Amino acid sequence: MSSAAADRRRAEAVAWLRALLRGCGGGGGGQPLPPPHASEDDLRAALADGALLCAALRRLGCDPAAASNEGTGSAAAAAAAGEGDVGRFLAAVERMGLPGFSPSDLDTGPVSSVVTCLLALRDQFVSHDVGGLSCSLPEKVMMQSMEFPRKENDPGTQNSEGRRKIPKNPAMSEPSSPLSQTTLSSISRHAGHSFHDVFQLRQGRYSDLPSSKISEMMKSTSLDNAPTQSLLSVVNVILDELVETKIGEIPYHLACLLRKVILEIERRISTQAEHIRNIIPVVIVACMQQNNLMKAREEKYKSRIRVLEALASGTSDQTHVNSNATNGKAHVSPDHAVHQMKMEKDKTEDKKRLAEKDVVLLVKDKEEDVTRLTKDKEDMAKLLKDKEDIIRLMKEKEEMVWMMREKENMVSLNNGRVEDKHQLTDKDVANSAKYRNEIIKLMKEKEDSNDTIMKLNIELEAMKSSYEGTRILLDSKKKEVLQLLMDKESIEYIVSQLKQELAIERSSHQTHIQELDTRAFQANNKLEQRIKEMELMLEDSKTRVRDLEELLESRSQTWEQKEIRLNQFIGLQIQNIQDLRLSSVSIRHEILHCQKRWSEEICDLGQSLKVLTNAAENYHATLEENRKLFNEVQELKGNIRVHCRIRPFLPGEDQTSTTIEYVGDNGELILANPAKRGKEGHKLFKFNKVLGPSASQDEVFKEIQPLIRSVLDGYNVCIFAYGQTGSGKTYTMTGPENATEKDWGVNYRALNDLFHISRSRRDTVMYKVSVQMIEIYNEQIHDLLGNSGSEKKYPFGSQALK
Ligand SMILES: Nc1ncnc2c1ncn2[C@@H]1O[C@H](COP(=O)(O)OP(=O)(O)OP(=O)(O)O)[C@@H](O)[C@H]1O
Repeated sequence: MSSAAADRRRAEAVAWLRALLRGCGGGGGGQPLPPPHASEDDLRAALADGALLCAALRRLGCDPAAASNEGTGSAAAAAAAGEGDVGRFLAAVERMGLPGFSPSDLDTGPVSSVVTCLLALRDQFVSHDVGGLSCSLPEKVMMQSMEFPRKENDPGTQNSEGRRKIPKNPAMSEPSSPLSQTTLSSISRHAGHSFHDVFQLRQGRYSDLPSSKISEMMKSTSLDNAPTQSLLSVVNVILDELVETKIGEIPYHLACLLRKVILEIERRISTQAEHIRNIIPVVIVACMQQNNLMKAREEKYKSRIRVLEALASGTSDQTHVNSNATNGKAHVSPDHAVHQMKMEKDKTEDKKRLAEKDVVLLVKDKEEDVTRLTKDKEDMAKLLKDKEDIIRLMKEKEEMVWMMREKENMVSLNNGRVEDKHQLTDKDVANSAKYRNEIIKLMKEKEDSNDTIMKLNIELEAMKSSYEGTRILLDSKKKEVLQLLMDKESIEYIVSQLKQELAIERSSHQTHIQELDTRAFQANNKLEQRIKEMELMLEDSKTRVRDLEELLESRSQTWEQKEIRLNQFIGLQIQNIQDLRLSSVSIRHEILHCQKRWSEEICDLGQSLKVLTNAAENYHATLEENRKLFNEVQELKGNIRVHCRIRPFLPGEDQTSTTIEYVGDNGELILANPAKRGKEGHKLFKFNKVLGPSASQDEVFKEIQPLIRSVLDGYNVCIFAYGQTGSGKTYTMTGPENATEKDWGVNYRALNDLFHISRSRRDTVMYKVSVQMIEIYNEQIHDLLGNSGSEKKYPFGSQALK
């Protein structure tokens, strides 16, 4: 047997036990009932002491203690099973011929044997509770011998062990059990066919039936199993016969039959009332269980939705991770990235399959819920129909009682008339009194029935109110179911959206995987190419390594040679150092010798310096004398000297029209005058020096340069140029425009000499140089550097030419 089937059977047994014992406060002794969804351990714990088992037997009308003492076999079984409630229960079960179990099964053994025992007990008692009558165990055992007509191939009447199984009582079964009132009514209908055939289809009168036949019918089970409608019809027909025949007496067997039928009807009404009374708490329990079931379903749906949301977020995260992995693939090798993506794809597909399974489970759960709700609705509709049947029966009974009263009145009237018209015999009188007593008894019974009917009416009102409550509860449940259906639709919508997202995600994943495959293929190609390149590079590297090894070998040989040379060099250097040390010692000696010699020379130099000092002391005197002699030479040359400079022809001048005929080295100049002849035509001039057109600026300055020294010796010197316009005065004194050092005129050269000599004499003489520039024009002297106009005219105030 699968674990699911075992769980279902255990749940059936627990539900039956709970429904059976709930009315008497659990186990009757305060023992807690097993929870609705009890596990094996829960069931063992609840049944371990056997109190609940014995309470169940007592609830079913069987006293376990009495049962265990009834026979030696049972007592022996109880002794074998052990003392206590468990032993008593097992003995009672064995006496009933039901499968038992070992007491150790309630400790650690398999609980399936206990469940089988409970279900067999339930089937045993439910099978004899047809009609809802809770009879005692002896009655039930007696009823065991009665066999209802059954179809041999009816699958609902066979259990797994091949034993004939009788349909369950709805009061004892689960709310959603397939066994319901339909089965009950069908059995009643089926069982009542013989009675119906006898009492409805016969053409004759009941009064014509022999008493032996009626007694046989009453003894049989046909009356018990006949439909209520048939019984009522029987009563009506008998009463009609009595009225129609206007007989003064009711045959005894008919009266017995009437009584029996009325008793049967009353029994059925009380049975129905009891059944309804029993079924209401079961319906409430069923509603509560349904409510719990709905809540559990709702929680389940919510958890499934959470799982789906988690899956959806997981998928988006996965996508994010995939994209990150794709973005970061530059850092991962392509093979590794492809492998990782395949693993992620497998994971995503697994999650998708799980989500689809969840969706299928949700849909299945929803269908089961809908099926259960439909069954519950059908059960409720049947209960309502039963209620209506009961009301109708009660109305019919009332009518029947009323009719019976009418008939009795009519019978009494007939009897009175017969008494007046005929002279009755004593036997008739005695019979009449007997029948009257019977009728009075029947009337009393009828009144009792009326009281019972009143009570039933009150109970029916109470049941109506409880039905109203149940109906309201059912309406609320219906609303909850509608809400659940709406939730289910929203969940289906979410699931469809998730499916769409999954499809989109799947397509994007497939695209991504294709891209990755393409990239992987490209990467593989690149890698292969790269591997080939690397192999070539490796070959090159090996070749280079070989070359390098050879080079290293040669280098090492070279270095060894160099090392040898270096060692030789170092040896030489050490030798040189030793030589140098010797040299330094000799050089030191030599330096000492030089120092000695230098000191001697310095002593000699001191002697010479003294001589030189004496000579220097005479130097100034000699210099003064030299200056004096120099200036005397200058004076001898003449304080006033006149030099003549002949400028060359300018461009555009006629070079043939020169008047210069002779230039002498001693300052002679002969000019020709073409206008005059003879001696007059030639004129001789005498200067200190005549400089020709080819004379340079330096040659001109050389003639006057000694005068500059005289200025620094304290003599007054004046140098000026004289000549007609354009004769070259400015050129000679200043030089041409933008002149180079070569073309400098007398002024520049004289000042240059002046500062040069003054610098050479700065150790002995400090000179102060000042400049004054004047213009003599139209016999007016103007100071060209003066600021005020008054100082421009000679004499220039306090300053005088030095
Ligand atoms: N020795 C020389 N060699 C070449 N060119 C010269 C020489 N002397 C004068 N000249 C040129 O002759 C022209 C007249 O000279 P410069 O201006 O010096 O005459 P000047 O006597 O100063 O005239 P002024 O009295 O009108 O100022 C100038 O163009 C000058 O360059």
